[in-house]
Amino acid sequence: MAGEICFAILTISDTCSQDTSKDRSGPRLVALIREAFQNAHILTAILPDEREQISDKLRQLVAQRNPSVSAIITTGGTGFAPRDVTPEATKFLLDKECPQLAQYIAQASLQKTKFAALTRGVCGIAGSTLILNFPGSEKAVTECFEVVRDLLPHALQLIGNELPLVRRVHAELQASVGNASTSGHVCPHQTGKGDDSDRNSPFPMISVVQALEVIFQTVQQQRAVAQLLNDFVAPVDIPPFRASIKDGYAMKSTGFSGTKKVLGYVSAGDEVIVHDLEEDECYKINTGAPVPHYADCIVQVEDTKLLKRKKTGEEDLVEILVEPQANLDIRPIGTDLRKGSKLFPSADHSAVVIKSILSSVGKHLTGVRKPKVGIISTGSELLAPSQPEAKGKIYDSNTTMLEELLQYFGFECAQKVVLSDDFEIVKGKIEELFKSVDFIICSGGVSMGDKDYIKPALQALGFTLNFGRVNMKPGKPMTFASKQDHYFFGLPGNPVSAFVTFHLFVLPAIRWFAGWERDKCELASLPITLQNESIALDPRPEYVRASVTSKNGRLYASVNGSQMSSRLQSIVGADVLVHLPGRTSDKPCAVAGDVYRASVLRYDFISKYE
Ligand SMILES: Nc1nc2c(c(=O)[nH]1)N[C@H]1C(S)=C(S)[C@@H](COP(=O)(O)OP(=O)(O)OC[C@H]3O[C@@H](n4cnc5c(N)ncnc54)[C@H](O)[C@@H]3O)O[C@H]1N2
Ligand code: MOO
Ligand SMILES: [Mg+2]
Repeated sequence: MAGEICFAILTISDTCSQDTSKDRSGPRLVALIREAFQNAHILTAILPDEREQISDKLRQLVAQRNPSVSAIITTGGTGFAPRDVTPEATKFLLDKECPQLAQYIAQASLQKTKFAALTRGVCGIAGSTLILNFPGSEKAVTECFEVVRDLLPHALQLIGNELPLVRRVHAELQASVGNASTSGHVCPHQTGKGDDSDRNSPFPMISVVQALEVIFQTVQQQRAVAQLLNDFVAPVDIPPFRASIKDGYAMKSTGFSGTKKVLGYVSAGDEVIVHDLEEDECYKINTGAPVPHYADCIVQVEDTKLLKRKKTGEEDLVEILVEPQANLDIRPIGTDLRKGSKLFPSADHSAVVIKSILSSVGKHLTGVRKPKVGIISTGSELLAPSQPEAKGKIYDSNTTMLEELLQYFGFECAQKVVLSDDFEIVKGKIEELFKSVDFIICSGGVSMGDKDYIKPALQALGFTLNFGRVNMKPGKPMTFASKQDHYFFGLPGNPVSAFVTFHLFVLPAIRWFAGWERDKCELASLPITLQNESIALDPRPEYVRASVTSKNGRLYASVNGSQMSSRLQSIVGADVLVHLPGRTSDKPCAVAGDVYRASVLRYDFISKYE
């Protein structure tokens, strides 16, 4: 730990302190810091919105030694609500306020949302610790961290006056941003001209978080589903009549137990009987059937005894064994859903939920346009699965995989095409396909080879190449381009790279376009304990495929077999993508017992229970 830079993340929220699983912004900050400062030591804590407790914790962190805490980032409690007291608890401790920094964060946030005007976070220095107050949402902490990320190394240098440490922080930051130009640091991902004089890729290597941010800012959301659903009100009551909850007998509660005459039978689907009935009369009734107008009580069949049948076989007399109670086992009109009330009191993106709720009131969904998606697979080596083997050729797995993935997540492939590695063919097909689709998911041809024509073809078509490299394994040459409302995903051709980048980038983009809430677009993720004895870490953050075992309420991940990006076998039995951090000199291996975040790949993501 000696020499490691130490951060503390404090989540401040009454809700999260009662149920720590609700904390999304704390774990997000940890992930962001891990990505930016790969060997940072990170402390975390969750506190309620209690001024004293927050101040005490801050004071304790500022005073801590071995390791001493270089920066504390708080998330939450910066708003206008009565219990929002984080800035007050922080100010109290500061030796120096840093209002410019707070203002800089606020300005950047205001460009994203006017609601940033409603946060009051402060920044300052206590002892030799920098303290930053961020708002409480996962989105806000992501945005705020992006703003301060490049300033942090220098700020910490100035505060701590610890040059060797800061130099290392700086170097790490540069390595993960992939920008070698500012510090003389030679980064393995350095950019170049990509031509004969400098054969390094001209595309800066951005982080996964940055790439996602670019995607969300570029892809225009169609109508937000949450808003659309919010406008639906129930056109009918459910139930539309007083309905029986039990199979039994409908009667007046003013009568007593004892013998009653059965006047007739009421089944689901019958109209309401409006004739009056006497206190010693009843109707036999089924669950879901309309209760006769003058009855106000159902006695279930188990609490009765049949005394006599008519010659025709129908029931004639029945003994009621319990005292009838008013309203017993009757569902009044509108119990389940009141006419005029909101059909969707909260947003829900499940097609199952949306379609079932709408059909329960005789409606279906209109006003939503599904994204139109085309798939292109490039490679002169590709054979369709139906073709016979041929020399130098391989079977195309990406087309099928991408189409199936789209379907698995509820989207459709409008058109698919396999192209040989030919600049004109690739360029022509992209142009043609974009006449009828919003998205193209392409695989292959995005790296450094002579036949990797995707980036030049997009440039020739006037597309903006929003990014062309991402610091991840697999998926490094991942490319995203856009032109007005057309979006192009250039996934690396290696099948596993295509698989991983689809889940991490394409799916969130398509969901966002389709109107999903930002937080729901990415795959669900959870902390998971590694079971493998030891896995050598790659310099790039790695997304390894793993199967999940549940043991005593805890989830364990096993990474099976080679994780090479060409080896599609690694998706067999893969329940999750475990996010392994990039290798550092302090942490060269991931070992059993380490806890990492994992993205859930499937609904049925637990393979084994022990
Ligand atoms: N000099 C460099 N070479 C490579 C780099 C680099 O940075 N510098 N990056 C490597 C990485 S990482 C990846 S990932 C791949 C990405 O390659 P491309 O996107 O250019 O894809 P291709 O060259 O077309 O194909 C790569 C590989 O994948 C196979 N493939 C392609 N499509 C399919 C398909 N539909 N089904 C099955 N297999 C497919 C293809 O045959 C190749 O073996 O580049 C590295 N190189
Ligand atoms: O990044 Mo590539 O996708 O390793 O194989
Ligand atoms: Mg290539």
